Amino acid sequence: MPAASAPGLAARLAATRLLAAVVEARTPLDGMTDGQHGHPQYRALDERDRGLVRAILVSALRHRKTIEAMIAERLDRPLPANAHTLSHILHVALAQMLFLDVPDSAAVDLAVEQAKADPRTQRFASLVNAVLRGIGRDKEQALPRLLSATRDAPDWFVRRMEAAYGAAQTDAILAAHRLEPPIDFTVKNDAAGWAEKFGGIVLPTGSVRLAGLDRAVSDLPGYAEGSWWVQDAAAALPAKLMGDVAGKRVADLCAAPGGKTAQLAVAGAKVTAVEISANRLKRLATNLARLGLEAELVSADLTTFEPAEQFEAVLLDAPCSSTGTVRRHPDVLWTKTEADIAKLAEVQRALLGHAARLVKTGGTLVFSNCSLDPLEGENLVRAFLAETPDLSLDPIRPDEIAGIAGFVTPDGFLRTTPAGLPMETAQLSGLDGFFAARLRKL
Ligand SMILES: C[S@@+](CC[C@H](N)C(=O)[O-])C[C@H]1O[C@@H](n2cnc3c(N)ncnc32)[C@H](O)[C@@H]1O
Repeated sequence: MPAASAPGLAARLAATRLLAAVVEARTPLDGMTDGQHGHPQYRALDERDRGLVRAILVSALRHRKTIEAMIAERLDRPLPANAHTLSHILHVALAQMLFLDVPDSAAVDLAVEQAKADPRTQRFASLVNAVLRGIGRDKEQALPRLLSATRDAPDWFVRRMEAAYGAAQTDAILAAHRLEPPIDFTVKNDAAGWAEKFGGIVLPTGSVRLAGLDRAVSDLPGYAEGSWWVQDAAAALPAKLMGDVAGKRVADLCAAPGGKTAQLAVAGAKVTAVEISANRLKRLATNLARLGLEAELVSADLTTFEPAEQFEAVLLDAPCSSTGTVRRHPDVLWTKTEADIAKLAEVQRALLGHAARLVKTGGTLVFSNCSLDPLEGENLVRAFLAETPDLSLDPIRPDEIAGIAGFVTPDGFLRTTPAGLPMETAQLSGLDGFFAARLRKL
């Protein structure tokens, strides 16, 4: 590993190391870029360089296929199959040259220095220089051409999206994945007032939206007072499908970090929040404390959770492939595989069975997740209902979600994709991909 002597080199080395961890070892980015528990090479950087590393990685992953195509055009023959580090160095440099406000000369010089200092890439240093300088010369015309010719996602994902949504909708989803997503807030009350204070808008679904943030969320007004919490507009929909929960005993299963627990508590429910991860439950407790909200917190695996009494309403927001959150987490498509989708669908099917046992007769069960894949959504619930005679589908109506008919499938499922919710500008548009179904216990 080369010593990080030149200014800016440590950040590029960390970015290259983390990119390798994502695409080779399928390690999620969030954990590695955690300020306290993240990757040591990341934690060794100052705040400015950490921000640069995150920006490089987000751009590199969001446009991975475009960058690959850009490199391929410049080479007479492909890079050696085992030249992983060389490939990562090029991707890190091109993320800066094509998508960030970094001068080409700085990105190229640091990439060459990196290549020279690493025994695995030393002999390719002049290739790095030639490829990057060549791209720098004609990127103005090459980038738009390659962006429109390339689908920035692994082939398996494109294939599954086309099967589920058709080619045009898949293109719209992939286009949305390339954009920096807005930031959404769920507010306890006075959405219009908070939108005005933040310089944002109120979405038809009630969330407050900001196109971007120039400071930490914790520096915004209302944070310390617990007036709002960050929650994607789509993630705020499932709790709204629980009906009038005021005064009711409600279970929020798989609850951390607690966005939905908070919504249910604000709506007046007596919430029991169940979460398997002790650390994540701690985070949920901290979040609720800031918001001045209360819930019974249960540290348990849902599959062994045996409450003394059943609940009038149950929300199961199950762990899933998270393919609906690619705008915010572009690593998802490179850390998950097609086999993971099937595995996670099985886990969710089992959790749904356990959740169903916790619902009183006549009670409501809402199942949701942030996957775009029907295997984890529509198909799973249809199969579950076919083999569970004491539950029936309670179709969701557009009037429950701001009259947005496009969010409801013909079967009465909630289905959002990042291509939905067009607003006045692209920056203010879109939402996470979410699925929800509402079932009734007979
Ligand atoms: C998609 S996240 C939930 C997000 C949360 N509902 C919210 O709105 O903030 C899924 C959560 O399920 C938890 N989980 C996974 N398997 C579980 C199980 N068997 N029992 C309880 N919780 C589980 C995970 O630790 C994770 O926190």
